[in-house]
Amino acid sequence: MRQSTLTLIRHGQSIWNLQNRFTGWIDVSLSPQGLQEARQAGERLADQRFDVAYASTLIRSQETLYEILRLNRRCSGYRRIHEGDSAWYEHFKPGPEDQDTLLIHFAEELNERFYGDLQGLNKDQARQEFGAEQVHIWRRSYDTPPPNGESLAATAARVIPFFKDRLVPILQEGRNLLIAAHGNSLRALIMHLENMTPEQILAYELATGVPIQYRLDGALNILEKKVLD
Ligand SMILES: O=C(O)[C@@H](CO)OP(=O)(O)O
Repeated sequence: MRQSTLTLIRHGQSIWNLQNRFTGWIDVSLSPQGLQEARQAGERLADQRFDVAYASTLIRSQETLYEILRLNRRCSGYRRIHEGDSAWYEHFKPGPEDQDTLLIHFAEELNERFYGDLQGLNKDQARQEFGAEQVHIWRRSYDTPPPNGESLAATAARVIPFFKDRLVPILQEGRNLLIAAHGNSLRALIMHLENMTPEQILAYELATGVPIQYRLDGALNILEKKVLD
């Protein structure tokens, strides 16, 4: 059976991470530190070969992916799938060796958990307004959604089917997949991959801009996991 690698990265620090605000689907860019984190990740991954790359539709994940691919030495060409008029990928320079084109997809299914009415609120102010316990339940319970938003269970209900339908076939072909996404959408994915319980995944905090790399067999069993910090 063909082996593959799956590399996951939470976007670098965003401006609203820095300001400690609930972000969800608000389209906020990386902070200067976040850009630096993305570049460091790019340096760590510079000699690795990726065949397919995914980001969410949110700019902070795309900026992170952009920095990683810009620094990668193993691809000769990049093509965004379903592209509109974006000049997003045109800055890439051809690498010296490989002839294959890296395919880039943006997928809404990988977006951050939709935080509903909390989006834009400062997390400390939310604790003052609603109480620390309530805010903790909204942030880290599995199936209690924030007001008008998605729980982690609801996020998993879109991330995991997308992974099974669209991403598993890529991995089973032995292709190496890179995904730049978000704290909670990646939690949902990691819970599925590592067969974790909701309690285990809720205790799992992902650092911004740190790649997690799995080597998988054709049945998607994990042969090796590395955190590239
Ligand atoms: O604000 C958000 O969208 C997320 C990730 O930054 O926050 P939390 O860690 O509270 O789920």
